[in-house]
Amino acid sequence: MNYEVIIPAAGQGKRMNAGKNKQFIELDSIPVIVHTLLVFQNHLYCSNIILVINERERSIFMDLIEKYHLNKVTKLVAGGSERQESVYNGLKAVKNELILIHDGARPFIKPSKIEELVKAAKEKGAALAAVPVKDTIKRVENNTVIETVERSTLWSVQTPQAFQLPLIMNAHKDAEENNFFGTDDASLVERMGQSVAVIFGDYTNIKLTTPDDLIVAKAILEGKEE
Ligand SMILES: Nc1ccn([C@@H]2O[C@H](COP(=O)(O)OP(=O)(O)OP(=O)(O)O)[C@@H](O)[C@H]2O)c(=O)n1
Ligand SMILES: C[C@](O)(CO)[C@H](O)COP(=O)(O)O
Repeated sequence: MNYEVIIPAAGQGKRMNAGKNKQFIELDSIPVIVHTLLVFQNHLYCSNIILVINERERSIFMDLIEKYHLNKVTKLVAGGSERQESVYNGLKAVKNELILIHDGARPFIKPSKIEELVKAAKEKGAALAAVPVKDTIKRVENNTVIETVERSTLWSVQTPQAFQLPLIMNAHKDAEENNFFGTDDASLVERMGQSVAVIFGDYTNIKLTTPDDLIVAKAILEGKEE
């Protein structure tokens, strides 16, 4: 089934501290955002890509789209100050009934996972990729353990997240009207009382957030090339 994807790429990458948008950092001589976009450009069922950007970086993105022949990027939409706002701006530009939302800063998403998500969202309305946490999780305040949290039901949530259009539109609209901010899109749908299906993601589908993630990213790329 065809889907449309929104790629929020309008963040500042403050935690990466790279002195530029972290999505322009090159891995194997290709910018992170291009790695991400190429997955969808080459995915048969992706009808088009809505890229959400910081207006000040428009010309950089336009150059990359031309250089890497990313002709599925049909719309460049201006982002907002929060990721949620950026995604909502992207949503206002979509047409397809099935929508994927995927962080520009997650370049290692596998096509097979996209397909699982599309299928789950078509059947159930909303779906996300996640992996069970591996470490022991503790609640900490002032450098002191408050409690050890029961781990068996804790999952670390990734993108893509996939939705039927009316569901995610309505959830974003309601969140904006009620000044609710979530750290992912599924949380907005959850607060509307809608259940969200989970597919087993991939531990290599990391988000490049802090400088140490670049070391891991290089290792993942080397692994892919073997
Ligand atoms: N206002 C924002 C903030 C984030 N994003 C995008 O959302 C994705 C996930 O966000 P995150 O990794 O937190 O990126 P930044 O917000 O750029 O990072 P930081 O919080 O360290 O500044 C990224 O691809 C980022 O570009 C966005 O489109 N608009
Ligand atoms: C959407 C997300 O990538 C799911 O893990 C994550 O919540 C984004 O969070 P951030 O605060 O923008 O890093």
